[in-house]
Amino acid sequence: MISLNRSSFLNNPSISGSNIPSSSTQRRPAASLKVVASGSNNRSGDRNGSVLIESKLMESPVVEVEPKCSVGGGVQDVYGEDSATEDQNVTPWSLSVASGYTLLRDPHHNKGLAFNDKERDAHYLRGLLPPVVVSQELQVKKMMHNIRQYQVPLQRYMAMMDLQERNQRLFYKMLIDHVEELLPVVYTPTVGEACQQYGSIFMRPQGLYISLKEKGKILEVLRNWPEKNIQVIVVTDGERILGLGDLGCQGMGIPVGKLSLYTALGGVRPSACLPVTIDVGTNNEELLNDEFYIGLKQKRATGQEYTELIQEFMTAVKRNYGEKILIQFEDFANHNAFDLLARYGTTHLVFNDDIQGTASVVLAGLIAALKSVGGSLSDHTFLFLGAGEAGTGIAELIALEISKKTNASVEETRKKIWLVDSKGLIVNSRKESLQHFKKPWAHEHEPITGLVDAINEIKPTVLIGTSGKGGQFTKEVVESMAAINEQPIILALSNPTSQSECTAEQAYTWSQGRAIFASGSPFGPVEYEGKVFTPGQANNAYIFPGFGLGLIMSGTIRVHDDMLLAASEALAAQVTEENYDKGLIYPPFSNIRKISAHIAANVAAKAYELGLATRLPQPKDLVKHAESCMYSPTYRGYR
Ligand SMILES: NC(=O)C1=CN([C@@H]2O[C@H](COP(=O)(O)OP(=O)(O)OC[C@H]3O[C@@H](n4cnc5c(N)ncnc54)[C@H](OP(=O)(O)O)[C@@H]3O)[C@@H](O)[C@H]2O)C=CC1
Ligand SMILES: CC(=O)C(=O)O
Ligand SMILES: [Mg+2]
Repeated sequence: MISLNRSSFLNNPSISGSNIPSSSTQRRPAASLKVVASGSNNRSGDRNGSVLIESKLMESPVVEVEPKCSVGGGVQDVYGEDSATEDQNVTPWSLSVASGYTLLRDPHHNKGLAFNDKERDAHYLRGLLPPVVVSQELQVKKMMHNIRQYQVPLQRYMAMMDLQERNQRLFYKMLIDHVEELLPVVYTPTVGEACQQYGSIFMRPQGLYISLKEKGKILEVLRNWPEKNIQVIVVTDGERILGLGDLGCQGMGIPVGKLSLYTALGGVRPSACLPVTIDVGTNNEELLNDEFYIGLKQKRATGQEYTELIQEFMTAVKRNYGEKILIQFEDFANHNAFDLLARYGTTHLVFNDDIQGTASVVLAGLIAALKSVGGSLSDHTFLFLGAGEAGTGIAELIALEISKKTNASVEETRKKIWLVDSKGLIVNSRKESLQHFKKPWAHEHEPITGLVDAINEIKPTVLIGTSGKGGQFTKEVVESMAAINEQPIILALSNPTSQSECTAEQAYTWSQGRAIFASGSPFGPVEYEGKVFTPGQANNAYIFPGFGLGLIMSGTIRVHDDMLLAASEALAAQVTEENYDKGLIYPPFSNIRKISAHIAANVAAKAYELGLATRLPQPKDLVKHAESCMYSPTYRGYR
C-alpha cells in the first residue's frame, strides 16, 4: 500500500494523479493506493480529508508520471524533488510505503502500542511498532509516570502538548482521569508561562491564526482548517492574557487550553473545537524586540482597522458554520471585550468567559458559601479590588440574582456592591471620567484610595480580587476583613498564581483560620494550628465547558443572562456536605464531568424555557441527555 500523506496535497489543485511526480511509471493495484489530503483541496466534509481524494484515485487505474531531468546528484527520487530543476518549485510530497505509517502519525486515530495484532495486520502496522500490545490504561499509567519525572511545570506542559499532537485520545483520557493533577499543567498557572515562552517553545502550530494579513480572506482561512463541523470557537486577540497583559499572538495557548477543557471537562468532541487567535499586532515592546516572536511585529491596530477585521471574522464564522456556532471571547482587553459582547450578543451565539463565565462561577461559590456563613445574598456587602471584565461582570450577576430573589430593582441591588480600581473606590464624584462599564457602580461616597480604608469604611462581608495584580491582599487587608467578620469570604481570583491577590496560606493564617477562601489558580491544602484547610478554585473552568455543552446540545441561538444564573445554581447544588466540612465552596474537579452535565442540563432547560433552543423536542431527562452527548476518549476498535 502506498500512502501520500496529507501535507502532500496542500495547495495543489491537481489531485487526480496526473501531477504526481515519480521516477518511473508506476502500476498499482486499484485498491491499494491511498492518498490522504487536507486543506483547501478537500471540501468533502470528511474529517481526515482522505475519502474524496482516495475515491478519485481509485477511479483511475494507473498513476503514470514521466521522469524528468534530475539535479543535485542525479539520484532519481520518488518525491520528485530531484526531477525538478533548481529554479522550479516542488510539491512537498511525502511518500511512505505503508498506510500504517500515516496512521501512526495521525493524532486523531493513532493508538500507539494499543493497536492489537488484528489491527496491525489490517492497517499495515506490522514492524512499525514493537511487538507488545498494551491497554490504554497502561499507556495512561506510563505517561503519568513520565510526566511526573519533569520537575519544571513548563516541561510537563510541553509533554502534554506533544501527546495531544501524537495521540489525541490518550491525551484526553489522561486529562479526564487525572484532571486535578493535570489541570494546572494544561491550564492556569502553567499555560500562562507557556504563552509567555510561546515563541521559544513553539514546535507545531496549533489552532488558527488570523492576522491583519488575512484581511479580506478570512472565509478562505477558515476553510483551510481541516475540520468542517465546528461547534465552538474560543477566540482571543491576546491583549489581556490572564493577568500577564498583552502577549499578542502568543496568546494562542489560551484558546488551545480552554478548548481542551471543553472536551475533557464538558465532553465536546475535539474535532468540533476551533482555537483562534486574531493577530492585530502587540504593544508589548519585549515581544516586538524578540527575534523569536511568532506574531505580527507591529503596534496593535485599533479603531476602524480593528473593528473591520473582527467584523469580517464574525461574518465569516457564521457563514461557514451557521447560526448555532458558539463563539467564546477570551482574554480580550476590557476596552474591546464589553463592546464586542454588546455588538454581537444580538446577532451571534457569543459568550464572554471573562465577564460572564467568571460571574457565574463566583455567584455559584457565593451561593454555596451562604450555607456556612448564613443569611441570603442580599444580607451581604461586597467589595471588589479590580473593576474590569471580571469585577464588573461578577458584580452585575450578583445584583441580578439579588434582584430576582428580592424583587428589588437592579439599580437598588447594586448599592451593596462596591468596586475599587487602580485609582481607588468608584464613587459618584469620579463618574464623568469612568469607563462605561464602571459607571453603574459609582455610588455616593467620599473618595477613598486605599483598600484597607475602603474595607474599614464599607465593611464588606465578601472581598473579591479581580485586579490582575499579585499580593494586593496584604496582611493588613486580610486582618481588616477578619476583624469585621466571623467568617470573611475572600476570593483571590487573579491568574496565574503569581498574580493572585494573596495565597491560600496567607488568607488562612492572617484570618486565624476563619476565612472562606478560594482562588483563580490552584493552591494546595494548608495546615493552620493543626487543622487542614483545602482551598477551592474559583475559576470559570467550572462553568464554560458545561455551559457550552448546554448551548450546543439544545441548539441554542443566543446567550441570555438567566442561563448564567441557571449555571450558577447547578454548580452550587453540586457542593456536598463533605465538601462544606472541608471549607470548600466548590466541588472537586475530579467530578467535573458530572458537574458539567448538570450545568449543561440547567442551561439547556433555561434555553428551552426562553424559546431560544432549536433542537426539538426537548429531551425528557436533560442530565442523561448531556451525559450521552459527551465525547469519550476510549479507543475505538478498527475494522
Ligand atoms: N478566576 C477566574 O476564573 C478568572 C480570573 N480572571 C483574572 O482576573 C484578573 C483581571 O481580569 P479582568 O477583569 O479581565 O482585567 P481588566 O483589565 O478588565 O480589569 C482589571 C481591573 O483591575 C484594576 N487594577 C489594576 N491594578 C490595580 C491595583 N493595584 N489596585 C486596584 N485595582 C487595580 C484595573 O483598574 P483600572 O481600571 O483603573 O485600570 C481594572 O479595573 C486577571 O488576572 C485574570 O486572570 C479573569 C477572568 C476569570
Ligand atoms: C480564567 C480566565 O479566564 C482568566 O484568568 O482570564
Ligand atoms: Mg480568560
